Amino acid sequence: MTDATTELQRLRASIDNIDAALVFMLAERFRCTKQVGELKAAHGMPASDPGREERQIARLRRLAEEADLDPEFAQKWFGFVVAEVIRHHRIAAEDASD
Ligand SMILES: O=C(O)C(=O)C[C@]1(C(=O)O)C=C[C@@H](O)C=C1
Repeated sequence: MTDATTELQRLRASIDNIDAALVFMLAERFRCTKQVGELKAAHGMPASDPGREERQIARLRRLAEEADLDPEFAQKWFGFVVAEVIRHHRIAAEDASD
């Protein structure tokens, strides 16, 4: 095996671990937002909270800059996840009103 192939394998082993950690962290986040959705549905609270999103985006952009991660990417990632959370919250609200 060439040095490059060995190095690629080593890096991919780290990528595999990081991807697994991301999946577990996302699963935990959705477990938590499921409870938020149920709480909001039970109390007639709106699915989305634009003020909270705005504050979280500002915070995440700051953290991304500190971590040398593109803040635009951090914001896109957050927007993508929150859109799915809101979709789940709306379904929870519909189910609660049935
Ligand atoms: O904090 C809330 O109120 C949530 O519903 C969670 C969450 C999020 O996933 O971060 C999702 C939707 C809201 O617009 C804001 C934040």
